[in-house]
Amino acid sequence: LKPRQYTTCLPTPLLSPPNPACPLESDGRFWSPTPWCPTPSDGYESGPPDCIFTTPHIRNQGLSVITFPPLAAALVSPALDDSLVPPSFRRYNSSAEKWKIAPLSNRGLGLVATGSFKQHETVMVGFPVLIVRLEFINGDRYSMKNKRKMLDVAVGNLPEETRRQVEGLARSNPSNEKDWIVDVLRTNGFGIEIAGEGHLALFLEGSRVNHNCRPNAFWRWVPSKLAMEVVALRGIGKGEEVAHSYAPLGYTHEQRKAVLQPWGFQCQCALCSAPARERDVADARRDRILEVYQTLSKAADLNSVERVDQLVNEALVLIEKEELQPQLVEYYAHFARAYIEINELKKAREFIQKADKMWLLYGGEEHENVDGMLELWNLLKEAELEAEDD
Ligand SMILES: C[S@@+](CC[C@H](N)C(=O)[O-])C[C@H]1O[C@@H](n2cnc3c(N)ncnc32)[C@H](O)[C@@H]1O
Repeated sequence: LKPRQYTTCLPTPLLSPPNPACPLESDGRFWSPTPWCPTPSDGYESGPPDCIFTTPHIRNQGLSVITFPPLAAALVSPALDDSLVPPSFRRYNSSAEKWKIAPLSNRGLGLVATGSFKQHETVMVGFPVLIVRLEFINGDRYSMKNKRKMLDVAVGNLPEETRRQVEGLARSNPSNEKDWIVDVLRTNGFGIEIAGEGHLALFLEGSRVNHNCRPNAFWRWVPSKLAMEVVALRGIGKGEEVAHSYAPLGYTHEQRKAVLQPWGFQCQCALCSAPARERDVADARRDRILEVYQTLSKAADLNSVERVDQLVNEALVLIEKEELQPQLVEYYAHFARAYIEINELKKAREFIQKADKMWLLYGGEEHENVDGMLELWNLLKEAELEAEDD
């Protein structure tokens, strides 16, 4: 690997609008040691190199990032400014935390509530210690050997205690398994976006949260704080395990098995361990929810307010029974579109308002679907104007 000290400004094609600041001149003092930018194997012309950036003290644990320089520059402020992070996002009082990481039967360590949580209460806030551009891992700009070397440097730059904890996430002894860190990232990394580019983020405690096909929690990414929140989906009692779903919600047993396969474990959650008859009931409901969704996509063909009402109510009941509430984000918007199609604009408006609320709850204040919601409001506005003209 040829190190390349990266000191000149790059074009910033990945940021929109382009970041006017020269990436390393503006944040060179922030990263330590000096960022290291090995030349990709297929030559520098094909775009900026991925560089290793480390800030060893941030959030008391340090952070290493492997990404393009403009994207690292985009992280520096405000996300990585500790003084701009509100108290609720600082781990300033660990005795206030109502959780612990504890061993569980069949699934290693996991997150356990040591107090009770109300529905939608934040259970845990976590900050990443390693962020790696997804295409750096999955693409072939760098050979496997060079990827390994760069990841080793990124982890090696972290403070000793953090490094030890990252190594503790490995399934086998890191000294015997050369690709351990790639495996840790693939099995524990959370997908996040930085300026629209996919990255994998590794959290020390967040990585211990197990999967459940009928989860009692979900996770929410807060880009401006560079934080992950684990939020209670329903009330959670003291002593209960807190788990979220690694798979998209609403899948049937077989679909979940296929999606979970890359994680390399057999799901032991209550739903997967339930008698086949019980699982079949859940599968049938999940299939039916999807069927209703598809039928509502052609609401104009139904041409009946009663029929649309019936289908909407049926889906709502099934979603509740299957505890798939986060799916309402999408379903409320879908119901609104169906009502617009059949000119039931009052009902459409109610569902758009509900979808807006759901996005804030499940996607957070900084959710990415602002444009999607705006489009829906505009669709309604057009329909309302047309209705006035008639
Ligand atoms: C992201 S880690 C979660 C923390 C892990 N239990 C530990 O001890 O570090 C994912 C791993 O946890 C285990 N796991 C998570 N959810 C599980 C489940 N529902 N059933 C069985 N194993 C599970 C699997 O070994 C999986 O590869």
